[in-house]
Amino acid sequence: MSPTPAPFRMTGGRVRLDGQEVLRGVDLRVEPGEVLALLGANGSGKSTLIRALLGLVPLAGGSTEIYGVPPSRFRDWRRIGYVPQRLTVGGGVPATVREVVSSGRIARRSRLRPFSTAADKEAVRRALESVGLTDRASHPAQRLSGGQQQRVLIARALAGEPDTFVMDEPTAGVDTASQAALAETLHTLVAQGRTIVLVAHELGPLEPLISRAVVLETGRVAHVGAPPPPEGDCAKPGHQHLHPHAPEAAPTPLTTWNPA
Ligand SMILES: Nc1ncnc2c1ncn2[C@@H]1O[C@H](COP(=O)(O)OP(=O)(O)OP(=O)(O)O)[C@@H](O)[C@H]1O
Repeated sequence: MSPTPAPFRMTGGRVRLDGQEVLRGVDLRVEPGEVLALLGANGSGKSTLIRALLGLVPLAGGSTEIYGVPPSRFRDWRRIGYVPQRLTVGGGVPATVREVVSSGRIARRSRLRPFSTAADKEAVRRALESVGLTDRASHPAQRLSGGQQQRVLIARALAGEPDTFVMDEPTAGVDTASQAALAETLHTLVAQGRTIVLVAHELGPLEPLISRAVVLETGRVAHVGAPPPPEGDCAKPGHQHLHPHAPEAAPTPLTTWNPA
């Protein structure tokens, strides 16, 4: 039996944008079931890396695969749930929160089943509940605050029930209670064997979930290893963490991560 292909595997990935080398030979393999945090200062290339992993920006060198297939030939998009960094929710088109979240089910539709099913409606209901926006379902998404819009995007990805989540700063602008709720949701997803790749400046309540951290510096992988040590309440004596994936070994200790 062939081994399960990695959700993402990049080899020597290079990206040039506006003549500037933004990714400079990145090797990265994301293992099934892991929670990988991409860390690094502003402009170090984190968003570009996840966009390149998804095939949203072309490589100038190297190669990348999604579940063993180059992005241009990958068709099984229902397996991937992407939460972009920031978006005008609905892309300028008036849409309710429920409509935006329901769009997360589109990759699951087929020509034989182009309409919304009871399973679709249930997945949307659960996703809205997970992010605490059930009571806003009929509101225009564009009128929500930035943090609420971020939660709509998270719900859209949850609704698709993908195998792998790619989240670009899912907690940016999101209040503490909603960050804790997201951590709980992600914990459940991890327990179900889902894979999560996320970009973060502040891991906050997500920190205990992280199995591996990759730190970028000016477009290169500077460190791979254990997530940064907990701070604040997490560092207090007697604090208990849920660590579903305590790393067995840290190839390179994380000592110098210093987000700008
Ligand atoms: N579309 C673009 N055209 C030209 N340069 C770009 C483009 N997108 C990003 N860059 C440049 O690429 C570099 C990396 O940007 P990127 O957004 O990947 O960084 P990041 O690590 O995600 O930053 P942040 O933490 O601020 O979100 C930056 O120097 C940025 O100016």
